[in-house]
Amino acid sequence: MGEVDPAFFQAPEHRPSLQNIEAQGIPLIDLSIPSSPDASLEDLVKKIGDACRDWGFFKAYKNVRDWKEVFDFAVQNPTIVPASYEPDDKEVTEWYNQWPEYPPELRPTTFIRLNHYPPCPVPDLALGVGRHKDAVALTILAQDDVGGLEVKSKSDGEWTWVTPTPNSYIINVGDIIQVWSNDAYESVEHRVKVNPEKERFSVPYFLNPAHYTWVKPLEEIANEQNPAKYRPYNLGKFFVTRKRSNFKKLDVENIQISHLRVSDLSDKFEGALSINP
Ligand SMILES: O=C(O)CCC(=O)C(=O)O
Ligand SMILES: [Fe+2]
Repeated sequence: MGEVDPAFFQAPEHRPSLQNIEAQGIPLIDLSIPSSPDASLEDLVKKIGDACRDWGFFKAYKNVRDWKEVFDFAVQNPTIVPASYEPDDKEVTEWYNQWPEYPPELRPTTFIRLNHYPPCPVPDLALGVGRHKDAVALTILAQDDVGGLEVKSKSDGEWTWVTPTPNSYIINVGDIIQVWSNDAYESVEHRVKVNPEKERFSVPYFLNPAHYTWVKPLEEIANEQNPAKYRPYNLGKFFVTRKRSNFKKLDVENIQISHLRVSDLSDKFEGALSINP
């Protein structure tokens, strides 16, 4: 292992502690659908709802054979996304991808990433992935037994270590569910620590609706008592705007859902995303 380029060092306030504070509270939920009685299914739904509200994360356990239903890949037509961020440009481009058969609404822009974290001699200075929120609907993460994922606890703001559990996946709420639920479920910040001796592999699977979807708080959730906290945004244009990533020249951070809050809508982003459907 050679010298580490200081460009990889985190700013002092974002450097990780070498101690792992374990996230005792992150629930491990058995997702095997109870065949009967119905009440058990309600119980399962409640457990998932509570975990999404309290942590934005949970570990999903399922009998190994059953995971086939979740990761049943089928190679189909390419993913269609807008060719540019210009609101009036209707041209689209094709990304080749793989997606699950179920649920069909989430097929078009769902994608997978393969992460490899080599051993790193400065685990107190560098991170494998810096703090971020997932800009997707939902993430299902497979990981080996090395560990590295830390989640920012909603209760005390501490970075908490997610111990790998065999035969389970980590599921987390992304930005789109935060908007759909009008903030009932938050997309929570997370990051990845590196290990000085061991390499690590992880495979996040990002579920998304189609690029032409206008994302906004669901009608059955937002109402007069709970007014919509976000303006509708076009998902494809949002992604392409983020990828373009040149908001630096406007001296603002890259676009985030927080910029689409009704109270915090910046003119710069309004133009870029064509907020009104
Ligand atoms: O590798 C991990 O544990 C998480 C990776 C991650 O957060 C991401 O790729 O968005
Ligand atoms: Fe992530």
